[in-house]
Amino acid sequence: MVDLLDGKKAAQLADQEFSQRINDLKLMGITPGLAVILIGNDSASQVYVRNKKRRAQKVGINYQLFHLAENITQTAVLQLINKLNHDPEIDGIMVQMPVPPQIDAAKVMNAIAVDKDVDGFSFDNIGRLWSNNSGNFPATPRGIIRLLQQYEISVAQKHVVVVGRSNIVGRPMAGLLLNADATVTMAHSKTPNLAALTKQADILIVAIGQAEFITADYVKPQSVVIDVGMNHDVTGKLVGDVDFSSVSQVASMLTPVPGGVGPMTITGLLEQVIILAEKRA
Ligand SMILES: Nc1nc(=O)c2c([nH]1)NC[C@@H]1CN(c3ccc(C(=O)N[C@@H](CCC(=O)O)C(=O)O)cc3)C=[N+]21
Repeated sequence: MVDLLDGKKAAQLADQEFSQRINDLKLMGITPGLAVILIGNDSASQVYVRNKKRRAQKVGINYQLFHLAENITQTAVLQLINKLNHDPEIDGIMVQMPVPPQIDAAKVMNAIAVDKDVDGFSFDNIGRLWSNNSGNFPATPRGIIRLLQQYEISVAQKHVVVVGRSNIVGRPMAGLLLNADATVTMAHSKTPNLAALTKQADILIVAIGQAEFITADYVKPQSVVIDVGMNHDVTGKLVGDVDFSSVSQVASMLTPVPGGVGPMTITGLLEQVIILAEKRA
């Protein structure tokens, strides 16, 4: 029988720790501040942003949402970021992805002050990650590392295969794993004979963006499988990149979707905001 890596439960545990840390900060007159910039009306983004707000407020973070119109100019976005960069109440700033086509995502990311770039998407923070220096690192990979820690699954000495090379998941995931002494293989949609490679993984992390793509024949028996996917199947149901029913016959541990990596992504974000506020103390 497969054991679930329960992200919802792990996130609740983390929230208890965060509430305590924020209480300690408040005794010193510090309230962690998070500014979320949401541009337009992407329906998935609205769900994620709503979940972030609920969790942030639950642990005592000052959460500020800036919901901008779909047709906002880049200049206006840069002006808002500049204002938030200088706001002493704000520890972290993030721009929810994806952004509309008139907005240059890289430009916007790099306009956020490096120390307030809570998503770690700026070139500075990417460089810090890949040179194993301290910095701000992306929420989803942070959350996955924390989920593994909470289940006492060590990545050191393990062969971890990451499927997917996005800037927000695959690449930073590989960097954090390397820094934690894992042996990392990166694969993606154009990797030939993908199953032969993924079958060698002690830990398989899948962020490829294709519904139920990873079936049992991609998975090494008794391995740990982390599903980062968020797709809607033909009936509209939320499914991951991993075929849960077949892979649960082979793997020893597996994350569900929903209730796996999603809640831990928010955990990764909240943790990074709190770390930044603790630097003010
Ligand atoms: N700048 C930026 N930073 C991000 O961290 C970022 C982003 N842009 N754009 C999109 C992705 C995706 N993401 C999720 C957050 C919460 C859930 C989440 O709460 N999931 C729940 C419920 C999902 C549902 O019901 O649809 C679950 O898996 O159980 C999922 C995905 C953050 N991202």
